[in-house]
Amino acid sequence: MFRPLLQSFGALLVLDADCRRIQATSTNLACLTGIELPENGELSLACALGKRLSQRVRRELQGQQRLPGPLAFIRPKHSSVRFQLHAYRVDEQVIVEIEPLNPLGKRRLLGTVNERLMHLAEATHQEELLDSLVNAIQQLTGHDRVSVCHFDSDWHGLIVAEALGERLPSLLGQRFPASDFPITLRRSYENHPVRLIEDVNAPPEMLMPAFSAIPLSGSFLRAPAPERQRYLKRLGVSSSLSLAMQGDTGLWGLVFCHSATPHSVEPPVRDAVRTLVQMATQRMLLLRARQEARYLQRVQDSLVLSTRARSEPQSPQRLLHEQAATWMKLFRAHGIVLWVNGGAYQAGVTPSPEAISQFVLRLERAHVHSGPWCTRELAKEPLTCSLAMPEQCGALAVPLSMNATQRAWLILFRPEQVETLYWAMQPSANPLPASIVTPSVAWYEEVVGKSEAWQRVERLAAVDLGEDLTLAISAYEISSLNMHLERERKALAEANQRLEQLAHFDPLTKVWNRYRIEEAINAELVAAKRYAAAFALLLFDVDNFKQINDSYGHSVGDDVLVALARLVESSLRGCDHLGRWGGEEFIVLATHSDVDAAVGLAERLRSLVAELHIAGLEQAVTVSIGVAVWQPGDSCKTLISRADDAMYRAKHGGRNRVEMALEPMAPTH
Ligand SMILES: Nc1nc2c(ncn2[C@@H]2O[C@H](COP(=O)(O)OP(=O)(O)OP(=O)(O)O)[C@@H](O)[C@H]2O)c(=O)[nH]1
Repeated sequence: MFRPLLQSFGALLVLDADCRRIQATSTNLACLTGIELPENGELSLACALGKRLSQRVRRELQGQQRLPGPLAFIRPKHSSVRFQLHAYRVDEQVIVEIEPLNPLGKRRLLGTVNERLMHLAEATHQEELLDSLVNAIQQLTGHDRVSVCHFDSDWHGLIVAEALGERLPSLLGQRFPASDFPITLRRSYENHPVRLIEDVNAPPEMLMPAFSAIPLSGSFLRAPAPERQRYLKRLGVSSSLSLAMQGDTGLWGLVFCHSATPHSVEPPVRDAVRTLVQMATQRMLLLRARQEARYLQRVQDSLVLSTRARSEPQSPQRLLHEQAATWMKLFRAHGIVLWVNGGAYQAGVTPSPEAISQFVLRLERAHVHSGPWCTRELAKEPLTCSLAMPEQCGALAVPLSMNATQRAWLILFRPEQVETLYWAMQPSANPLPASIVTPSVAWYEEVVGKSEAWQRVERLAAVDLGEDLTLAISAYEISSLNMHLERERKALAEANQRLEQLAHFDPLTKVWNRYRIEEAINAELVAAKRYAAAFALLLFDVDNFKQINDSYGHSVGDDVLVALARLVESSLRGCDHLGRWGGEEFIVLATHSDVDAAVGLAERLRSLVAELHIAGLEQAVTVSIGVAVWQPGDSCKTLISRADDAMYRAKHGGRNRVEMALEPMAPTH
C-alpha cells in the first residue's frame, strides 16, 4: 500500500477539485495547527479554515494551477499564532499545505531581501553575483555552508561560489561526480525547484492515511527519499535547503544550504531565498547573454573584413593568410583549415593534408546535415580515432554550402588542454565516510587528451563565420571566372583581328589585298549606280621590276613595294583606297573623282614615286598608270580591264606615264 511520508514541520489537507470537501488530512493537523475537525459527517474546507479564508482560497484558485503566493492567516480565538498556506492542484485534487509562522520581524526580512535584491541587480560579473547570492542566503537562513554548484556538460557539479561558517574548509573549485545527481533527482528539481529537509535524521512520518494515494512529489513537506537521506548523512549533512537554478537550456546548477545540525527554515525565509535565487538566475542569464553578444559582435567585426573581401574578392589562401590569427584568437584554436574544391588551405598547427582529406571524406559521409560538427576528444570519436592527428584534441567543422552538390569546410583545431579536476567526492560509493561539511580527503585527477569544450556561442559564431566565408569564396570564384572569361574574350578579339588582317590585307605591304579592294570597288559601283557619283580606278605597275629584282635581289624588290605602298597610301585622301592587285600591280580607288581629278591624282602619284629613294637602290623607281573613270554600265571587270589596257598603253608609250582608259564600247544590239 502506498503511504505518503511527510516531514512534520507542516500539515496537509487534500481537497476535491472543487476545493470544497476535505478528502484527507495529515495526522499532525490538529497538533500542529490546532485545527480540530468533527469526527463524523462530511468535512468542508470551511470547517478547517473558516468561511472567509476557504472562500478566498476557492476564489484565487479558480481556473489556476496554484495560488499566486502563500496566504497568511490567524485562527480566530488564537490570534497569537500565525500560519501560511500554499494550495495547488494535482490531477483531480487540490493540496493545501499549512505551515505555522513563528513571530518574526517580517518587515525586517523584507528590508533585508530588498537590499540583497538590489545587490544582485547591480552585479556586473557572474562571480560577484553568485558571491552576493550565497552571502545573502547564508545571512537569511544561517546554514553552515551555502554553495552554488554548476553542472558541466557531463553533469558533474563544480562548486563555483560558497559562503561558510567559521572554521569550515572551502570546497570552492571542487567537483561532485555526475553520479551524485542522477537524472531522477535533476528532473525533480526541474519540476519543483525548492527542496527543504530540516532534519535529515528525523524518521519520515506516515502522516497520511494509508488509503489515500496522494501524489506528494510537489509538496514542500514530502519526506526525502531514503537514498537521498543516506547520501546527505554520508556528507555529514543534517539539514538541507536546495534550490534549482534553471538555465535557458536546462538545469544550470543548484544552490545548496547545508548544516551539520538540524536547522529549521521559516516559510517566509524559504520563500525569500527562492526569490533571491530566481532573481540571481535571471541576472546571470542576462550577464551571460550580454557577454555572448559581445563575443558574437567581435566575430561579426572580423567578418566585416571578409565582407570587404567580397567587394575586392580574395582567394581562400589570401583570406586565411589575413584572418587566421584573428579567428584563432576568437575561437581559442591553434589551427585552421579551409577545405575548398578538394584542396586544403591551412594556417597554424593542423594535421597533414592527407589526414585532413581523410577526415573530410568521413565527415562528408557521416555528417550530412548542415550544422557544425565538433568534438573535444578526436582520439575517442569513431569518425576521427583512426586518423593520426596527435597534436589536435578538439575540432569544430562547419560545412559551407557552396552549391547544390558541393560543400567546402571550415575546420578549427584546438590543442590538448590538460585539466586538473579536484573532486570532493569520488564517483563510486566511497567506503570512507567523506563529509561535505568537513571534507576529509582531497582527491584530484589530471584530465589529458581533451581540448577545451566548444561553447554553444562559439558554435553559433563559427556558423556565422562559415556563412560569411561561403559568400567570400563564392565571390572570389565568380570574379576568377569573370577574369578568365575576360582573358578568353581578349584572346578571341585578337584572333579575330588577325583573321581580319589575313582576310583583307596584303601581308607584305599591309595595304588592302585583292579581295578587299575588289569588295570596295563593288560597293562603290553600287553607290555610283544609285547616285550617279563618278569614281576612278588607277591601276599601276612598277616599271622594269624584274630587272630590279634580278639586279638587287628579291628583298630589295620587296622594300621597293613596301616603300611604294607607304608613299602612295600616305598621299591619298581619307576616302580613297589603295590595294595590291597582285605582284607589282596596285589599284587606287579614288571616290568622287571625275576624269580631271583622276588624271591629276595619277600624275601626282607618278611624279611622287619617281622621286622615291630606296636604300641600296641606285636607280629611280617609276610606275606606269592606267586611269579608268566609271561610266554607266561599267562592272568591276570592265572597269579594271579598261584601266589595264590604259596601263599597257603607258608601258608601251615608254613607261613612267599616265594613260586614260578609252570610253567603253557602246553595247551592240
Ligand atoms: N621582290 C618581289 N618581286 C615580285 C613580287 N611579285 C612579283 N614580283 C616580280 O615582279 C616581276 C614582274 O616582272 P614583269 O612582269 O616582267 O614586269 P617588269 O619587269 O616590271 O616589266 P614592265 O612591267 O614591262 O616594266 C617578276 O619578276 C615577279 O617575280 C614581290 O612580291 N616581290
